Amino acid sequence: MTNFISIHDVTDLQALIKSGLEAKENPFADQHLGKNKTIGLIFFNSSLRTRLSTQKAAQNLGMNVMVLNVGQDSWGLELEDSELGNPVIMNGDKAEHVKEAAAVMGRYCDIIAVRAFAGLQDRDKDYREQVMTQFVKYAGVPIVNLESATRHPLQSLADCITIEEFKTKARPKVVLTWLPHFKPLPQAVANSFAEWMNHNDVELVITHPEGYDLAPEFVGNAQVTHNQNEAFEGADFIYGKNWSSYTHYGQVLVQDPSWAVTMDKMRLTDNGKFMHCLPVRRNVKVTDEVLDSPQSIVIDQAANREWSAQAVLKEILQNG
Ligand SMILES: NCCC[C@H](NC(=O)CCC(=O)O)C(=O)O
Ligand SMILES: NC(=O)OP(=O)(O)O
Repeated sequence: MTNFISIHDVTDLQALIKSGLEAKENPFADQHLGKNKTIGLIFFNSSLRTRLSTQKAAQNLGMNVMVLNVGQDSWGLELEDSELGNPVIMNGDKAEHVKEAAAVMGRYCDIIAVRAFAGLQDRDKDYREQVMTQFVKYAGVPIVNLESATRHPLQSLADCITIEEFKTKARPKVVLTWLPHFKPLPQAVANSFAEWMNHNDVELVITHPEGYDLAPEFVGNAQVTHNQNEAFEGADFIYGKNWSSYTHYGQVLVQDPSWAVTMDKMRLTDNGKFMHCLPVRRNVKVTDEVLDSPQSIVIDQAANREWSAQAVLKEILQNG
């Protein structure tokens, strides 16, 4: 593995899950791998779990860690390249071009990890993954995705690790359900979860109101239904997430509170576990009763972010 942008950078998913579980058992076994190496964690957006778990994972591997919040600690970055006959004229609020910024950071760092959410204004622009693409192009060192416009692969790997730990059947039924929210959120977590589950040995069902279909390349072979109760029947894992519309791009089409996860709905499952990447808004997306019940595994899931990051950084470091 050189870059970690999506599942397409993973050669053996089961081996990567196993590596995460091994890191959890023995966190400091590979301290030598990162000795005298530096990772830069670059954030265009807020974070709690991703920032802390990736820093911890890098330190477990012996690495030095630097964190930069773009636009707050540093200059605002221009991301558009000049084209022949159409130069980018930087006379706005962005003082530095990614071409210099990424190249300079690449001189200080052995690995660069980047978070840059979807703007949700222009679908083509978001789905072109401009920020990740520009960092890969200009940094000259391996790039790790800390949640981009369309994907959150470190989250999805932690989700795979969590399902591996909690599953009671060889091929569990996993339901990705849309949850209500008043604000438009990216499709990245849902896209990525669906993409990884399509590569995992599970039965994947996606349920959402009309108008919330994810892009077909992420849905893959999943069964899709607008009937949430039917989807929940016999489920082993309920993975909740809100996303804004992909087809009516970035819009909140409905906020129907009846899509929130309640204990009544969890009773339709086969003693299913509730998962969410966090942060989660209590009693908007899911009730207190569910989150505070033994069926909720959101804290174990978040804890596994450390081991997913460690498995990925280890593989990149081993690659030299
Ligand atoms: N990294 C985990 C999720 C990050 C982001 N959630 C948020 O922005 C929630 C914000 C709020 O609830 O106001 C998302 O959906 O992609
Ligand atoms: N799940 C997740 O990525 O959390 P943060 O946004 O807090 O990093």
